[in-house]
Amino acid sequence: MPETAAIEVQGLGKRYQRPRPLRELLRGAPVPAPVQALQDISLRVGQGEVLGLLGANGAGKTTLINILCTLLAPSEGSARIGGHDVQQAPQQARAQVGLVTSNERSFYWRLSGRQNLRFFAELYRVPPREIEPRIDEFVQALGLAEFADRRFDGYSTGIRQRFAFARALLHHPRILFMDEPTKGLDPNASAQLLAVIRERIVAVWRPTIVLTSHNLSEIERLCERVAIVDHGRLLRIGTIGELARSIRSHQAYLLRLARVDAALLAWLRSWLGTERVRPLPPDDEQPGQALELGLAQGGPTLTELLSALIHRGQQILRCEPVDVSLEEVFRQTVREAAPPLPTDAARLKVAA
Ligand SMILES: Nc1ncnc2c1ncn2[C@@H]1O[C@H](COP(=O)(O)OP(=O)(O)OP(=O)(O)O)[C@@H](O)[C@H]1O
Repeated sequence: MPETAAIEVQGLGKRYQRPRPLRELLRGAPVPAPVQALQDISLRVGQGEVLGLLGANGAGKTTLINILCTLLAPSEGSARIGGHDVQQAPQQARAQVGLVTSNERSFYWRLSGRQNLRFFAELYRVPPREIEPRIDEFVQALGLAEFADRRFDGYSTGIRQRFAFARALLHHPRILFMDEPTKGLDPNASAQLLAVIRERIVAVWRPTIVLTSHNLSEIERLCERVAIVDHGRLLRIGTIGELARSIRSHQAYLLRLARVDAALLAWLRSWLGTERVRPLPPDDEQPGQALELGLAQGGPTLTELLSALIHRGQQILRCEPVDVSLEEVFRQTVREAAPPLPTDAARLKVAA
């Protein structure tokens, strides 16, 4: 029998009604069109998988997470969390999830971290006998022991965020949603929090994780698959390698050669295709000249290319693959999905 997916989303959509100021309501102004925050989203996240959700501001990431955490109702479609439908069985679905957001404000600032965790554990109906052992478990795991009995308002933002993780884990959820968990942290605190997540949460409990972040290197370091969302639509989902292959059909290599002249460039271009041969700007600190060369499937292999170059008397100083960055994948995916800009002719037609 196939394993139940941790998250299964089918044709999910969400429209927000724009708020109408009373003044406009009284004037009888026309009802503004609703905001289509999500449109026909379908995806599946396996148990224990770490998925990164990438999208520009307003793309719909928080809306999707809030629906999956049962905090918002979808306008259409369905979502199941650990097999429980978020609308038909919200309590069972909610019991499976923990949520960590940025700018956490719901802790009690005059209480200590430990007292806060005790309060939320009761709220989440953690069995009374298990409350103290679980608090100790997460305080230890997240490196919070020395802070737990101090007042919350004295903590740094990084420590507050670790308490937010401890709170999200108290009821032992199998699925953890992290909506920009490092937003507002300095680079050191971000790196420390990320290390804690990776070494003490992901490696130990193996929960399913959905992470949103505008910091692409965080997504690259933590996530197995990435979903790119834009204007409420899911544009692509896959491993970074799969997404890279979907935007670039060739493998690029950086080659540094002792001597590059016009004849060599012309020969390479006739062999590999003009657009796959790119001389890089000279670097005074490096000998020779660097080229970026793209090898397409079905074309010459790297071994063939190198032996042909050696055969032509070239001295190869360096050769390494150039991987597509997640940033490049993201930008290109969103660019390809954008509606074409109106041409001048179309603009003139509209104006007329
Ligand atoms: N309560 C609301 N009422 C009306 N529109 C909303 C509401 N919440 C979000 N929106 C709109 O829905 C769209 C998606 O917003 P959402 O917050 O989900 O995006 P996001 O990808 O999380 O953005 P960010 O990266 O800035 O957090 C945006 O156009 C936003 O303005």
